[in-house]
Amino acid sequence: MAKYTPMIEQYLQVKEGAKDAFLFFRLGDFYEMFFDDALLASKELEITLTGREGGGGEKIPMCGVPYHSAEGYIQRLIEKGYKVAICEQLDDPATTKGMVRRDIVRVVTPGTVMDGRIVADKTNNYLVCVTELEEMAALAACDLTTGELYVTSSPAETDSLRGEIGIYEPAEIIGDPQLLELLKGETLPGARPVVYTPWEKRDDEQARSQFGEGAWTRLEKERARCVALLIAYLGETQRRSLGQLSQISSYEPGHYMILDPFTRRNLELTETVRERSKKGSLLWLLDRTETSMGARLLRRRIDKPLLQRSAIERRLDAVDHLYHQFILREDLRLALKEIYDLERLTGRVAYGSANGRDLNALKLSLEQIPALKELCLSSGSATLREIGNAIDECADLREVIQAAIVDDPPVSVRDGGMIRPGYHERLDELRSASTSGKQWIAELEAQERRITGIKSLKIGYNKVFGYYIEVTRSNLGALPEGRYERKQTLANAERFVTPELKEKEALILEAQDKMTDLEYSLFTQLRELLAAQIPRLQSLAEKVAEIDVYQGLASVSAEQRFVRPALTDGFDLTIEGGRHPVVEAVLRDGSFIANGSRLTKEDGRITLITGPNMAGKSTYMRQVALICVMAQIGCFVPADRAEVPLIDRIFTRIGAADDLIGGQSTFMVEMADIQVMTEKATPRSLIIIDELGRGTSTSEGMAIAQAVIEFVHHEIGCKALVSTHFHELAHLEDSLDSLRNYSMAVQESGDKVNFLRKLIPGAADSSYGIYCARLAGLPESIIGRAYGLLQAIEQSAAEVGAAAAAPAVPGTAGEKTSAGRMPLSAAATASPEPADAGEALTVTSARDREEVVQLSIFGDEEPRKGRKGAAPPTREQELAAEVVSALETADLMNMTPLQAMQLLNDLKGRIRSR
Ligand SMILES: Nc1ncnc2c1ncn2[C@@H]1O[C@H](COP(=O)(O)OP(=O)(O)OP(=O)(O)O)[C@@H](O)[C@H]1O
Repeated sequence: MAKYTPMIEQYLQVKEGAKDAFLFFRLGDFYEMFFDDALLASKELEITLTGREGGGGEKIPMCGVPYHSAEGYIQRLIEKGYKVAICEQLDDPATTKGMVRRDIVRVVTPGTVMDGRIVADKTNNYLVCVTELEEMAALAACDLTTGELYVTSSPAETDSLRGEIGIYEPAEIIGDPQLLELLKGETLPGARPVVYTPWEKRDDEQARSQFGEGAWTRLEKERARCVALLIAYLGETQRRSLGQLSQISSYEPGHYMILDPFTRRNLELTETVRERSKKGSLLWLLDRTETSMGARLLRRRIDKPLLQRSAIERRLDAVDHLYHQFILREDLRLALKEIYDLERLTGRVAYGSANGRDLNALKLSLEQIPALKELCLSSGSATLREIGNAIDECADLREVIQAAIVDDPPVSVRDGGMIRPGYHERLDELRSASTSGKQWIAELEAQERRITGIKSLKIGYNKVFGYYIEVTRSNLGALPEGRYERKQTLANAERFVTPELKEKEALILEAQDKMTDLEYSLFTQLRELLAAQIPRLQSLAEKVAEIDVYQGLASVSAEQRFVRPALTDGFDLTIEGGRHPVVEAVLRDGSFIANGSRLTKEDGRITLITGPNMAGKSTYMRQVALICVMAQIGCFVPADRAEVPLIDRIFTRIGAADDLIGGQSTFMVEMADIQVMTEKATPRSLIIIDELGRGTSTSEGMAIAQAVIEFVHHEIGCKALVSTHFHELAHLEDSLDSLRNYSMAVQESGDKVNFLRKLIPGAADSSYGIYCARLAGLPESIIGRAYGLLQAIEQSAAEVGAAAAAPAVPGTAGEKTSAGRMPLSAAATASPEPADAGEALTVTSARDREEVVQLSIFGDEEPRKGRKGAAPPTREQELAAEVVSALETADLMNMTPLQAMQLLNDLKGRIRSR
């Protein structure tokens, strides 16, 4: 066994308590790391690795960071998903004989950082704890920086747990080891890496005293267990009081619209699918908040749309009012602009890390509250009045800060200069002693100049030698003997002290020390006084955030011409002139084409949308879902008119999110999503499936698509929007009462296809896939080859179709082979060069397609076939068949050359007369 030095032994002992973290071990002005920590940290932080004799024979790897710049290094490690345990010296080395005691004062983990540089202003930083008790899974989510703590539970199953975790996008998940193992296997949405910490220790007593007996006993036992684990973890890592955690918000998952993680992603509620950025998401569009707490509340609301009509109406009332009151909105915005992040300031006050500037920010924020309250009270909106009435201005807190803290305090709380004159008598005395001491020194300087006649003589101060009299070398001769004691020699000058200067210096410095100590203690007293009022400040912060959300939603609603949705408890969803809020806003030029939606018992609750690629199907389906989400968070919606029933859950199966899932095929993901949907959807749900069944062979895909649509129709009975490339599925309208065919209109002009983005009744029959490939810039050689192949495929399908008309999928016309496919548009199959570019435009609306024969723009082909049944052979094909059969039956061996000539001439004649 290696025998280490006492210091390294101490290090090893402390490290035992922080095995999964880097141990920042304080040695003087540095935090040092040793052994494996040093090896890894030197790589991760790109700092020099050195070695140190530690008594074990070989040098111990070591690296370190200066304590005053440690925050930056800690931040980097946390962002990489590590934990950092801070080990401080507990005794003053100057006054301690032997080795100072050291211990961990805090463990910084990704879910418990308090540093404002690490956590973004407008997002929460959640630590989530998950546990399982008697078949019930519980989840507690806590943001230490704001003091929020939410807890919920539901019958244990990974899917819904994963969904609930997804809402919080935690930085760290702790809890039951088995559950964590299960979750690790699942891909959780969220841009950041998640740190998992198995954790089973609980602290019921601490939790009880943290939240009070009443709140504690009201919690269901599985939730209480979960919170007790969380509190134990926080106790172990933070090692200080957590006054900001004053309330538990316990909720039922069923009280909110359920949006699984992929639906959230697909609908791009808070970030875009591709770039994973806020820009381009619904949150980005709706966020016109002025405060960070407002921004965070808005995000929470988007994550959890309500299911209770009265609560939604309450929100809509405020938005409605502000929507129509521009001036009031502006006044509110002006007041809100001046309010700092009360939640995080309060968090820092409770945590003991707030400085003088934080308290001033709190004071300045509180100064805005009376005006904000007054605006709410006089607003005429019942909701805003209710909030106004409930606002506690916290004027007493504002006054104490005002009385205590100077207007521009320094960052440090240890060096004095924070407390206002007149706040504390003893401090004022010390200050005047110090000031008069300095005055005395100034007088002494003048007096010494007089006595010695040295004009350049000056009295200065430095930390090592204290006060001194400085005389330049050339003037030394003028200095009287005896009284001056030499202290320091410089190149050009000498420094001296006198007994009276030393005496006064002791007094001045003592006063200064006392002053800074007293200032610090007065400051901490004030901070503790405020910490005792945390619940008041938190409740105020909540109200400010809520007002901010309303003004923001009202502003964006007015600007984007949204309307108040009419919420109903019924089934029918009716939207007139609906728009996709984000696509519309991004287009900016007013070119977005509005589309209505009717998903009603009478007019059909399933809309089956066919139409070419790029026609706007996905945009349309997302727009309907977004309108429902917006209505249920209490926002106006992008439409001319909208009657929205309460939707309990939205399922989306939209291709774009496939890339999120590693290791699973697109088809398996689609099927897994559909499985969840079949199990969980209720008649009050909204289902959105984009390109159903596309991940497998055509015939199987079509068969599954039909079976799923039938299931949704017969078994679930909810509203659904389904888009498909299988135009053949349009026949379902005949057998399913509640299904209606729609398509996205396109206009063909020359060799161009114009997407009209208009939803029209009836099915489409063209895909324009190759056309879109050309738009995307694929090489012409590929495009040409694709058109050629398509033509061949369609021809052979047409021949097979003509020979046998029995459908491969019951009730689905036309498909014969698994690889085969119904003829696509002749427009797409023929040469892309138009025969007559000036030909009249044709709107390929759907229903009328059966009556109106669509004009082909690509030459003199036969008109396209209707969607039902296989195409009969073309004239060309008939002719070819005749020629082939004439050649086959001709008896060449018994023909004269003239007869053979005659036959050939005959065949040529037939071809000419075609
Ligand atoms: N109503 C609309 N008005 C204006 N532009 C629109 C409209 N709907 C969609 N678009 C634009 O058309 C493009 C294609 O839309 P979308 O992705 O919805 O088509 P799609 O039919 O789902 O295509 P695909 O089948 O290839 O996925 C989008 O980039 C969008 O900006």
